[in-house]
Amino acid sequence: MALLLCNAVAQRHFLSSLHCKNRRSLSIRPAANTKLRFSTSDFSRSSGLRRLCPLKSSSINGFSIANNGHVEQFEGEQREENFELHERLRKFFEFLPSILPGGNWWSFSEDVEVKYLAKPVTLWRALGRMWQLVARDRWVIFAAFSALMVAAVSEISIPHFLTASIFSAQNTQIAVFHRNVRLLVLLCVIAGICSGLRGCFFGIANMILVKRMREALYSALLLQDISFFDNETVGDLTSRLGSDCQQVSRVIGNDLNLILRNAVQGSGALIYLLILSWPLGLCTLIICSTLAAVMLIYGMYQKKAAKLTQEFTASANQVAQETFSLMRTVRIYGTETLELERYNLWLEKLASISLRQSAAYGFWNLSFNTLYHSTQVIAVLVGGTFILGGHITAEKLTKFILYSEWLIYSTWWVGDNLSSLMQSIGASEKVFQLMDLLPSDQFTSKGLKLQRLVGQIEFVNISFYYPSRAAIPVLQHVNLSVHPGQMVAIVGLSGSGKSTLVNLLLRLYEPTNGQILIDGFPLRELDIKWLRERIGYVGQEPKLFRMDISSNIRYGCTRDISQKDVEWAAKQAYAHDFITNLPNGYETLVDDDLLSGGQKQRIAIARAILRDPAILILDEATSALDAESEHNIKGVLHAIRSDLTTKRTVIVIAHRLSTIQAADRIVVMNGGQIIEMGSHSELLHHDGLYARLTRRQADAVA
Ligand SMILES: Nc1ncnc2c1ncn2[C@@H]1O[C@H](COP(=O)(O)OP(=O)(O)OP(=O)(O)O)[C@@H](O)[C@H]1O
Repeated sequence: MALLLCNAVAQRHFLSSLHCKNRRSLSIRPAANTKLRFSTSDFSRSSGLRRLCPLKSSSINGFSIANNGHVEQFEGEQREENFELHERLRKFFEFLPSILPGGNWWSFSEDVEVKYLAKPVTLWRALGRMWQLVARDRWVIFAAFSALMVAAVSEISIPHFLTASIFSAQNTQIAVFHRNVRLLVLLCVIAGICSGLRGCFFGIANMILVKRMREALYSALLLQDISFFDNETVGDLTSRLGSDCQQVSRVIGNDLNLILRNAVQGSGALIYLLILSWPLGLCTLIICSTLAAVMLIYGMYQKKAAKLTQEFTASANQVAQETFSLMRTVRIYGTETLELERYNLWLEKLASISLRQSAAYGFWNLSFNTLYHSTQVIAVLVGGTFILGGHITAEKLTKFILYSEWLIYSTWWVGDNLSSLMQSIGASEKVFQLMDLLPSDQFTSKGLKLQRLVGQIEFVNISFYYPSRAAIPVLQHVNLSVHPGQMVAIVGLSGSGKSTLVNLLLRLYEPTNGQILIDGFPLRELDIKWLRERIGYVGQEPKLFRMDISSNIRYGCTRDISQKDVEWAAKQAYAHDFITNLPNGYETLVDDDLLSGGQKQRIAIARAILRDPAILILDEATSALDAESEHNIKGVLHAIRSDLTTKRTVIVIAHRLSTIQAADRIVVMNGGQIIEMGSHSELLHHDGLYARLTRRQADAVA
């Protein structure tokens, strides 16, 4: 590293001197159309590089030469370079102790913000959790272990019969030789078959583990309160489901499988070595114990590194996901470089972790190689002395060397796979933490199902703040009654809490104070699924799923629906015409980007109408519609309200006040409070905020 650093500095030094020369030649500029002739008097001071540099500012045959200042500049540059070299060397020597084992370069603490870290999971707890997930199919695990045991014992017996065959042939013991070779062939066949079965069964167990883990995680996430999603990012959650689960997937199929195989074989080899010669066996055991200690430290380090890698990968994914989903905005504002930098920030953090992991791997390999070769040297040294003393035979020593190699390699494999296991366990921490989240009590408590929903809504003294912004009250002491069949419009300035009121009615959040009554029953006591099935909702920015239009309109409707019903709803929402003009009509595959805002809103309105809701909520549903469609939708609203068979309560949040003039009641909100309430004419007469907003919009149209 020191050499590299010095090389880099030397290279820079050389390049900058070239640069200086180039600049000197460039400083000679033709002042007129004259020939260039230098006289020696123009160059004084004859020492070193300075000989090449002109000293005085002069004009030679019409060429102006910047000289004296240039030399000073050159000297200055040289001083700067020397200083830089010293600085670099100083920094390097300061840095040197930090990269020694135990130095702070190895510590990850600076790279982590505490909030990213999940609670540590111990190895046994993580394995216990994984066992719970695969326990239903425990036969696969048992089959895998049985195959592993048979394969491991067969494999570990091979060197014994191999050596015995060679030495029996050398001693011309033909019968023993044939028996040993037959056993050798049998062991090879058994080891081959069982290894295959072991790999296959562990692979199946792995697949089961990952599938169940993703299932459990996904269902735990789906059942969280909406406020949970206010704090978590999509990129982060998808990263947990994707790469984290994939990383954990290595645990059974790869890590445990190989650890167990090598542990069995290593133990077999050790027992055999101790039987062969206990002093030699003990020497090997000491070396292996040292290796195991190094391995343990290395494994812990890798676990920590893996945890951080997962966190940073999730953050990088989050940036990429956000950028891709806002690609149009990025393109229009030309922020590609900025986004790349944002992504690069996380890539650099990942690279820094990876660098330390590679360095740690280097140390680990160094220890292994040193210890491995010491076993060989000790075996030859001590074993050779034993042979010379007539204590053991050459056959025994050969077996000893073969088995001690086996033992040390098994220890190495166990170490390598243990560190991989630690990485997987590190990756599993956040996954388990998310899996342990309790589902929202909306899914656990059984609520009341009324015979029918009439549509009486009462907000009684409602106050609310979002859990993610506990200090800012969004609604304060809101009291509002909506009678069945009434159409109530909510208007107000942006951010006044209109959508929040609807969010509480849909029970996406719970009020901080007060309560909401539906048909006289507290909202909390009603079966929320039952209630939501009877509410039609069109949001501010309707989103479509990547499926055909017909399925998008049917989405979430629990009634039996025919294609005719779908088309009826589409006609009511004035969506039928544009749908039939699409290449595949109702079968056209759409997603959120393929339709205009107005078209998406009409599909969302059709979706809401199809549910035949007792309560219909339109949150600025007309904001993206053209004037004609808006007029049509006003007609739909009117039709829905005057449908005598089903009385619907309609709540409309609108910025375009022209759409809600016919509402039974208009509620005006400001700063989370209701400040005015009445019919259109009453509010105009009152001459408050509503009248002001109406005048402003009329002026804007004029
Ligand atoms: N999920 C959320 N977490 C935290 N604060 C929120 C959340 N949603 C909205 N807010 C805040 O609550 C306040 C009221 O928002 P709300 O969406 O209810 O206003 P609005 O009247 O519907 O506005 P607009 O007409 O612009 O849609 C705003 O200050 C907003 O920043």
